Amino acid sequence: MGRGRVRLKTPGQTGSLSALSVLAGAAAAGPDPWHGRARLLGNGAGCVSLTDYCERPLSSGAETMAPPQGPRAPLEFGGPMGAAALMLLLPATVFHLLLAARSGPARLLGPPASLPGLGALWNPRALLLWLAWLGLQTALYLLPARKVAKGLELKDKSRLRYPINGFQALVLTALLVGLGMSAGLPLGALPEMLLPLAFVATLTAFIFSLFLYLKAQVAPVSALAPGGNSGNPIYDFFLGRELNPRICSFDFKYFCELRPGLIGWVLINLALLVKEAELRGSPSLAMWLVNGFQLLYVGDALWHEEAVLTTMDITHDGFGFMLAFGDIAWVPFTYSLQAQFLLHHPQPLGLPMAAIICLINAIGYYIFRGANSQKNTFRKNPSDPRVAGLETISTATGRQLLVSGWWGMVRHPNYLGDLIMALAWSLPCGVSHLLPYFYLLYFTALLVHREARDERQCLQKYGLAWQEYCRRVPYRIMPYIY
Ligand SMILES: NC(=O)C1=CN([C@@H]2O[C@H](COP(=O)(O)OP(=O)(O)OC[C@H]3O[C@@H](n4cnc5c(N)ncnc54)[C@H](OP(=O)(O)O)[C@@H]3O)[C@@H](O)[C@H]2O)C=CC1
Ligand SMILES: CC(C)=CCC[C@@H](C)[C@H]1CC=C2C3=C(CC[C@@]21C)[C@@]1(C)CC[C@H](O)C(C)(C)[C@@H]1CC3
Repeated sequence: MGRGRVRLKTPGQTGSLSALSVLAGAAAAGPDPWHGRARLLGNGAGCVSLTDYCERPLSSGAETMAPPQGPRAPLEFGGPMGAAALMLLLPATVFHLLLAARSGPARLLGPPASLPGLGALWNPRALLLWLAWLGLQTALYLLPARKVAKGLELKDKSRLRYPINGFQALVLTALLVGLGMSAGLPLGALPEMLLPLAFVATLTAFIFSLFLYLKAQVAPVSALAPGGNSGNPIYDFFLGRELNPRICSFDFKYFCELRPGLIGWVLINLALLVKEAELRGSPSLAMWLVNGFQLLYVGDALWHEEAVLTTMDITHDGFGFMLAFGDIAWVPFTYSLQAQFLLHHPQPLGLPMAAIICLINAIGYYIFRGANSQKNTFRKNPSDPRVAGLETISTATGRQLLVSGWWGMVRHPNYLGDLIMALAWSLPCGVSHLLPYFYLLYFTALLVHREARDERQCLQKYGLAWQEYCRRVPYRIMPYIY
């Protein structure tokens, strides 16, 4: 393996930096960061730095097939203890939020007014409804797709194929629900079933994760994820061992990431709106706003479904309890918290304030969509006229990093837009309670943590070029603040 050179294109000059062996490894490895390992430390620009250039010889054919995570690889989320704690804490949080939203004081912190018995959690009708929902979304996933997209190249050089029919699934679900309602389907009864539904969703997540863990025992080594293969069963169960678990062409992770949870979230929101109309004659303005904003977010995700194929969830993380529970239980039951809160705690909202909140959501969406689309367009075709004029940094992998446009403002402009939208989703709930701001608080923590994980991966992928990017764009998410 020879030495690699990283070319750094800066405005008005084109220079090149000598890179050490880890970068040569990165160049040879292409988009797969796991062929070269480096020790990462913080530096003044808020960016991790490369101080130990190579801990082991780089990329050989045999290594590609070796287990991706050695016993000395650093564990995330506090290791097995952290994973075990999260597996208790996350479901407990879902139930706490569901109970708090319907309680009088609606306290985010502190114990709920009353604890539910098993009778309130277990309901066979909820189980049937949940299975019917999963069955419907599976059937819609299997319908012919307008397009079949290819994912990124895997370790064995293959590329998986994914149906692009998520938006079609959303529209067909809406049609079916509309038809059902006109035939007398009591959608307004759904809010009463949220607790038992969350219970069966959580049970499903545990059972499903066990299936995924066992399935990974017989998966080829090349199918395993970079993390989640520490040898500790608790940690690996939590993080997920297999990168893209499939049965035939049915991709479990891709399906769960965008279908039952995300579409379920807007269905729960709609049911809360219908229930509010039943109780108070018409839905409140605040409820309309929350429903509208979140429908836009989910519709956008499904419309740009192909973009999810390049997120770290699909390309890097294994599929285990964290994502399975996150996708099918956490998202629908906690992301609908604002609408749940509004049903039980109606909030007055005047038109001027509503207009300001709409503006905040529009600004957030503009940044979120602009940044995501700019990167996706650039990654698909850097010569596309919409991005061809942007400044870039070349990297040893042959890929380039954008250093102007949205990605020259902060290193994660899409997170900034997402956070601004999160604020707009909570504001219709007023400022009397902290509970509806849970999403904003949790999401800030999630994105700060995610950003740190992504930076580590980018440094491993791009080495000195990433350091140069951090120097040129010093702020991570919020200009001049963070
Ligand atoms: N609502 C929710 O619960 C959640 C929403 N999200 C949203 O999902 C979206 C995707 O997020 P996520 O997958 O975390 O990460 P990003 O979409 O931000 O992707 C990060 C990747 O982008 C590439 N990249 C980084 N900087 C540059 C640059 N300057 N030029 C070109 N490419 C660059 C790198 O990959 P490479 O170079 O390999 O292309 C990097 O690994 C975000 O909008 C986020 O807000 C995320 C988590 C939860
Ligand atoms: C606390 C806990 C259980 C964490 C698990 C995290 C998951 C809830 C999130 C990880 C990444 C996600 C993404 C979306 C939803 C939340 C999870 C699954 C997403 C589908 C939301 C819509 C966006 O437009 C998106 C497609 C970019 C996004 C992808 C990441």
